[in-house]
Amino acid sequence: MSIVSKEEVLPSEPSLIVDNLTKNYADNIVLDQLSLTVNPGEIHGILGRNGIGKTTLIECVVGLRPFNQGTIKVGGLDILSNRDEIMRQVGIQPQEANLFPRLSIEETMQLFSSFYGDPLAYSEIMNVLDLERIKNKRVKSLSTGQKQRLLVALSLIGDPSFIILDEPTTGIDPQVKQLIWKVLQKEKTDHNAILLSTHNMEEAEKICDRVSILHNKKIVASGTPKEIIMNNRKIMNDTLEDVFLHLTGSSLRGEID
Ligand SMILES: Nc1ncnc2c1ncn2[C@@H]1O[C@H](COP(=O)(O)OP(=O)(O)OP(=O)(O)O)[C@@H](O)[C@H]1O
Repeated sequence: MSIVSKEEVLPSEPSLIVDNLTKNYADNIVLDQLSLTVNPGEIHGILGRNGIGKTTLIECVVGLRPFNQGTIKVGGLDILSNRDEIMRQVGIQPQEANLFPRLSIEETMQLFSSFYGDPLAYSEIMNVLDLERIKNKRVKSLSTGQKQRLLVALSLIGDPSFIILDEPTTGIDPQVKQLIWKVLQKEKTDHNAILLSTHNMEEAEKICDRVSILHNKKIVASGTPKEIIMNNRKIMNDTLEDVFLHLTGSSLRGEID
């Protein structure tokens, strides 16, 4: 995050390389020979229907899930042999279940700061995400938008060069959504990379530089939102959502869960 100015060193390695990844849960193959690259200064969206494997992919990327085949490199380091070092560079949005309901926003920020050797000044992150004025509010009494802002704030505490967010704008109003987008775009201009799982097509079109659509265990389309639309549209005016429906099935019958 650019709140604290860093020496301007532009990274040359891709922030993430997933190569030929296969992941099974028992005999259920969820990801099959999947490859994906995310570069510094890029917001990369992962789109897919419920239960298709987006969270599984994220969990493999940060070493929380073993996988069956393939390699995953973060900042040039293999996740299997460098997890601790990688986790110092990665900011992952915590699950809501990992928060303590009785702690205030400020206490939660303090707690998560203590996990890092050289965290950012959390009061500045709270300011940017408009949390400072409600810093004494307990987690258990936060609205959805306040909680989402806190989860994004927590992902930034360690001054990560690679940020991973799982549906950060689900269920929030347009004002909060715009604020979170602004923060993410600022991260991007600081040459940080963002992997963003989302169901929000507007989000994918507006803030993602590239998007990968996950379906039937594979990435079925990848590129800029414009490229994906151009390469997969059926009629001239098709939007990303229309193309997503063409590629992943438009009926509930095909739903995964
Ligand atoms: N621990 C687990 N054990 C067995 N199967 C699992 C496990 N976790 C996930 N799955 C299965 O793997 C598939 C992918 O789940 P995953 O949570 O990765 O999907 P998702 O795309 O993140 O879904 P959503 O959009 O609903 O959050 C689903 O069929 C799910 O039931």
